Amino acid sequence: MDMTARPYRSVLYIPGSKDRALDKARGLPVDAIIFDLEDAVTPDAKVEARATLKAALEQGGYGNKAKIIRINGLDTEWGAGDVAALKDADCDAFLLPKVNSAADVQALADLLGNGKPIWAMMETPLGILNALDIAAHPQLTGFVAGTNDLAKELNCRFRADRLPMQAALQTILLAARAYGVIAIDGVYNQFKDDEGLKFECEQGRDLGYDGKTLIHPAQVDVTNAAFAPSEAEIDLAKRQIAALEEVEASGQGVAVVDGKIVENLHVETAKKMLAKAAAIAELSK
Ligand SMILES: CC(C)(COP(=O)(O)OP(=O)(O)OC[C@H]1O[C@@H](n2cnc3c(N)ncnc32)[C@H](O)[C@@H]1OP(=O)(O)O)[C@@H](O)C(=O)NCCC(=O)NCCSC(=O)C[C@H](O)C(=O)O
Ligand SMILES: [Mg+2]
Repeated sequence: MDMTARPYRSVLYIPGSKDRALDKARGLPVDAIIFDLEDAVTPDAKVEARATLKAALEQGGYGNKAKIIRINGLDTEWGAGDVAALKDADCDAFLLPKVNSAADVQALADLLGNGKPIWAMMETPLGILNALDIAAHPQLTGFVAGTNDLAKELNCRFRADRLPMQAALQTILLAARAYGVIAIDGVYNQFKDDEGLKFECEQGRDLGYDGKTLIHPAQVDVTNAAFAPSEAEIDLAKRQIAALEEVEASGQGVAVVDGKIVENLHVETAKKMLAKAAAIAELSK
């Protein structure tokens, strides 16, 4: 499946060192997995995690989920070794943490040497301020908001409405959309709080994000539902398309549905929504 057309509603982090979680993820209905070698793996387990992850990927069983490997930063003692060990692994992209500039992306591209897609963690003030340059890198296809690191760097408080994060979240999204890059929202840390998760998912979707990163299987269903077109949205999209076709047949360019105007641009959005619903249905086969 084309990486940019596929759904990315739920993107689950799995510690690359944990066999049980690596196995469990095979059966979870997530759209994508981030196999993590960075923060989810303790320093003393990092070297061994490469072999554990490599074996899990060789064994396979992850179906049509997108597979993304998050390596350690290239400025750490593990980054280059992660790339050497896994650059030929069966995955769809490599995710680089704490990206500050397009040069960081290029450094990974040079080490990989195989043209594999690269995703960037957007979680430092410099990274956010350089988002447009980073998004423009030819090998860059995905952004992941790192809201925990961002909160740490900004010295801001966690709030349910994420007010202190809005400038960064919108900058990430703007840069992503300017260059056709996938944009995935940050994690919700209270993994047993479904209501709070739902609220944050809705906010991410309202902003325009493609999906959300998750830390626990209990977060999958809420997230998949929040980032999928609802029945009501699908119904409205179909009615908008039909209404514009009808008025166009009589030489007009504007229809009215549920008291709101519908023009060609709304129909483009409606068609995109139907295509997304179809892609989700295809993925869950
Ligand atoms: C948060 C956890 C440590 C909780 O683990 P645990 O106590 O083991 O949870 P449960 O007992 O409820 O687990 C039930 C079963 O589910 C499996 N499991 C748990 N988590 C995952 C997972 N992420 N993927 C796959 N499977 C998972 C358990 O193995 C149990 O399975 P079974 O026994 O067979 O029933 C734990 O969830 C966890 O470690 N989560 C991942 C944390 C993580 O990845 N952190 C790093 C990413 S977040 C980040 O870095 C964001 C960013 O960079 C930023 O700055 O914001
Ligand atoms: Mg982080």
